[in-house]
Amino acid sequence: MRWVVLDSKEAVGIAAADQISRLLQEKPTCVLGLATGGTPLGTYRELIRRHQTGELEMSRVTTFNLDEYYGLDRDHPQSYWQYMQEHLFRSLPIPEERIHMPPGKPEQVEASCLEYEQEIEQAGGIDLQLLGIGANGHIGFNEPAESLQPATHLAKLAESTVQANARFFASPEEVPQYAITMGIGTIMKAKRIVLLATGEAKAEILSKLYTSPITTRLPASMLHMHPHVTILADREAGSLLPFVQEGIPTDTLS
Ligand SMILES: O=P(O)(O)OC[C@H]1O[C@](O)(CO)[C@@H](O)[C@@H]1O
Repeated sequence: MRWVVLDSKEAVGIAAADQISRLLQEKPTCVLGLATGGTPLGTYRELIRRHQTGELEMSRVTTFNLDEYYGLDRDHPQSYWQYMQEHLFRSLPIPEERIHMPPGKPEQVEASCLEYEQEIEQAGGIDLQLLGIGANGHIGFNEPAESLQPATHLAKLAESTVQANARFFASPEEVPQYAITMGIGTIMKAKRIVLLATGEAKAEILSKLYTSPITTRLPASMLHMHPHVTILADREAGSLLPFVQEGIPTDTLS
């Protein structure tokens, strides 16, 4: 796991966009795994800026999103489909048939989850998966539990996640209790993973992740087993990391 602590959340967005840009140069038809939530917004802004200035060509990529609330129609203002349209897709020339989101209202949940896994496989697997991290250590909606699901599945949100995501809804009662999410195995199959963490609210979980043994009680700790993970944190999220506290310079991105 490569840990990089940068000065600001803007720098995190730029560094993540750099990782994606580099991959796009190597492989213009790459498959990106995308995340929602507050954290990747800076990355998406930077990708759009690069597209608008002609620095980045994204018309040949394929995308798969990590998760979608269960029970929300696509056109619900808080669906992750809407989030992705608003913050990324409507500003980029990616053809709709190459954009994939777990269905929010599938008629048959198990069959839809299986189909999502098959679509990822048919696309050749995910080249780079962008992740955020929940304050409880979740990745996607894989919440801390006694066991974790390997593949895309219907997941119950932890109460703390419902509370954390209530900021996007009119009231906590409106936050869906379930979501369809890639499983830990789906995430671990990505060739590279870039996990972003910004703000003070993520400082504690990042320091736990740094020293944590691999445990289903901290789902992000599974990433310790992945060979190509980069953690990009801003100064606030990285503030409790032991090497930052000891003043040891962090890795720099080449
Ligand atoms: O970036 P935020 O809003 O802190 O959310 C953290 C993570 O939790 C989720 O909301 C659940 O998957 C992700 O979308 C996000 O990566």
